Amino acid sequence: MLIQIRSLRKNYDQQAVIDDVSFDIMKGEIFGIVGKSGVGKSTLLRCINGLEPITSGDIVVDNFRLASLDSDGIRNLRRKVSMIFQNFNLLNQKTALENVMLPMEVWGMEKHSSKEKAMSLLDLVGLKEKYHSRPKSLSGGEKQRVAIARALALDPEILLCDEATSALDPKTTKEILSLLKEINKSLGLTLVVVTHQMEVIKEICQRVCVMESGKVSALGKVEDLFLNPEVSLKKLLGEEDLEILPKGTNLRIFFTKEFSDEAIITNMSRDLAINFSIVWGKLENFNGSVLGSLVLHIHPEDEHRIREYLTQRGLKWEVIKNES
Ligand SMILES: Nc1ncnc2c1ncn2[C@@H]1O[C@H](COP(=O)(O)OP(=O)(O)OP(=O)(O)O)[C@@H](O)[C@H]1O
Repeated sequence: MLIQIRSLRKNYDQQAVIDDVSFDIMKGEIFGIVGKSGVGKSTLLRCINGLEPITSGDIVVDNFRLASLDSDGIRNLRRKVSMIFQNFNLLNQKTALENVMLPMEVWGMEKHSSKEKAMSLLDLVGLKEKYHSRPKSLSGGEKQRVAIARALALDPEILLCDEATSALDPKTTKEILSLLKEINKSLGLTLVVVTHQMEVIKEICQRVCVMESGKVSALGKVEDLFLNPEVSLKKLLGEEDLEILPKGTNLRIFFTKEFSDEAIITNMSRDLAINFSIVWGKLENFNGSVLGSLVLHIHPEDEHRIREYLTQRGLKWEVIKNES
């Protein structure tokens, strides 16, 4: 594994902002950290790249134990761990090319080769025509592309993305996410994506950790968390079941990849000779695969048979009783 976080605690003014957080991030994966504003996501990212000293616990990044690094060690770590931000953090008086060259200049790289490299990175992010444009003449998506090119300048192993698409419209968000996916694939870069947008998690992440008040409230594969939504994830998804579901017995069926295009519902109705109404359903795209959930309002006396039928066929389900 590339990043190990163990019992991490970070205090501001004696107050824990990160409280006993532990998880691992594997090399080459796209790992999401999701949670509402103020739960400590950005602080966690800044701890990972050594910008924030930690209060207790341990972070190991590619065999660098952060707590024991001297200033040279931190400098070397920063080379491996790059970052992009919501507000792009570009220098306005410099051109796109100059912005991308900056980290290489800081590291004392020769000007000609850093220029060549900056041009090839701008080509990689689709800005061949914009070498000499300044940030004010670029769109939000283009600015983030420059920031991504700059973040790649020192050949990092890890790219931390702090709300990188939060200032962009939905179409541009998709474009930037697909660029990040491409980079992850072609360069083998590990991405840690902090966001409050579930869409971002669903679109590109393989695993996700859900944060609430400085703690990890759920952790796992994105699809598994969606198929077995924990209470914390439900809150983020904005699902308030009881408010929208009819009184009585409701049953939610989760469709995995294997089942998403099978006629389960019509077959069940026929096989069990029962009636029910479909109350609510949705299909979602997870990193290219379609998953869905469907809520049926059923007669209480059919509950047992339906549960058996679905379980025998390997489907996941949950019963939601609305007695309000
Ligand atoms: N330098 C600091 N000094 C004191 N408190 C801080 C500092 N930085 C962050 N905090 C506090 O720590 C908590 C977590 O902040 P953080 O920015 O990590 O949350 P977040 O989940 O990233 O939220 P957002 O998405 O709004 O940035 C907040 O209550 C914030 O006010």
